[in-house]
Amino acid sequence: MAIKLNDTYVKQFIAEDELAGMAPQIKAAQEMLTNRSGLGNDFLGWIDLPVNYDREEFARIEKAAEKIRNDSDVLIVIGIGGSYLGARAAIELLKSPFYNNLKKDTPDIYFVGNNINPTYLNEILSLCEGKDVSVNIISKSGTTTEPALAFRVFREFLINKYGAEEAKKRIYATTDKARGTLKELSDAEGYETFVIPDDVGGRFSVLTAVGLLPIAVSGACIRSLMEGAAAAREAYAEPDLEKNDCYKYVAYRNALYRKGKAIEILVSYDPAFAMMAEWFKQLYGESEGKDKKGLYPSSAIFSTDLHSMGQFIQDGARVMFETVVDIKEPKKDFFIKADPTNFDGLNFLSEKNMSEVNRKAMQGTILAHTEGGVPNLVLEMPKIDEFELGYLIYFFEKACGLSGYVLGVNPFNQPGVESYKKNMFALLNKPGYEKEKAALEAKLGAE
Ligand SMILES: O=P(O)(O)OC[C@H]1O[C@H](O)[C@H](O)[C@@H](O)[C@@H]1O
Repeated sequence: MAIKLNDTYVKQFIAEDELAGMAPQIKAAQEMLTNRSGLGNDFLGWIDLPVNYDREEFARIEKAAEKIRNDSDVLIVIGIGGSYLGARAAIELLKSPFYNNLKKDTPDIYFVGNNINPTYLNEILSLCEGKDVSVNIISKSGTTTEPALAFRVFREFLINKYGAEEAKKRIYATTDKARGTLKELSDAEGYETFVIPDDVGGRFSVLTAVGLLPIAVSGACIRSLMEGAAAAREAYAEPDLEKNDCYKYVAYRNALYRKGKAIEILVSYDPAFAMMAEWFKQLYGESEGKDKKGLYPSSAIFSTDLHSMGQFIQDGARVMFETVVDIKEPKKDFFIKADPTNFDGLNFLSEKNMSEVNRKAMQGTILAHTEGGVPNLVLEMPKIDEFELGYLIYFFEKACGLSGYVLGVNPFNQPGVESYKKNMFALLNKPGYEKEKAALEAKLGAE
């Protein structure tokens, strides 16, 4: 069993011949990926990663994870964007959003360096007091400000606690194999390092050491994760659009986009999926949102958000479609007992598993939203485990690469991200940015 696309609720919006009409474009996009002839073709390492990864490094990741599990109460994972989202998403989905609060024999895992908020940093520092701590600093470029700043703080924390020599043994650096400040520092200090391959961009890097080390520390099986991705890689090599759910997803979302559905809402009925949606949003947002084009990726957790955004989705501007990730089997079900007095009038829900109630909520919502003019694609995921997650990750990555080519953009760059950085550096007097500073300050006026 694996991920399946159910297109029942999109058919009233996209006719069969419209879908078939997309086939040549998908085929062309697929050829661009296979022949490595499209834009950004030096960033296609993710395609074969599930079968073509460094086995020696993989074994070192497992060993490092074991050491961290044995000598640490807390693992601090420092990174932002693609160097953050995948690991956190996988741990929350596979383990729990409450992972840190659960009784367990694996370390607590905190993610820092994904913002510049001082309160957040202070709180996590205080959670480390009196604990044995290891640090995994992750940055492909090795120069991103947010993680670099957090690393400065946690490196000092480790040195103060353990002394310079022991601190070095508790720092694991995941970065470029040759370039960047982090690589230079790691070599000088002798940190254990892991490599983000040159041809794998940040947002496609969850199945490299970037995601694998923190995920392995949480106790999840990274071998099954890779096996799931490898199975998806094989399944989605199928050239026939009709038989390839990944191609179908690309075809539908692009057909919908061309009909004015410029927003895709990734929906789940499991709150543990919330960070997966954040991972999805970076993957698609940075890949497609450029040249003044692209679907805007957003997300919702239902039924929670049916009580907030539900109104808009049902009845507001008709600019969106939904991709519902339907997880067929919850990790733990809950049986609702009957109450002899039926004091709350809820006995109509009793003698049922809660998953059944959640499923009816999903079915009811899909019908209501499609009735309201919102196309729904349903991605059926049999259950939550490492294999299925690896499969899902590959599904979204492949669909993303193809979709970018169908849209006519380079899915593997992110030039737009630099603008805020330039302004921030100029305003902070970073050497080299002197010229821009005065003009920016004039625009801001007196603060
Ligand atoms: O891994 P790093 O080089 O630190 O990059 C972290 C993130 O920040 C950048 O600004 C990019 O927009 C992201 O694609 C990237 O994932």
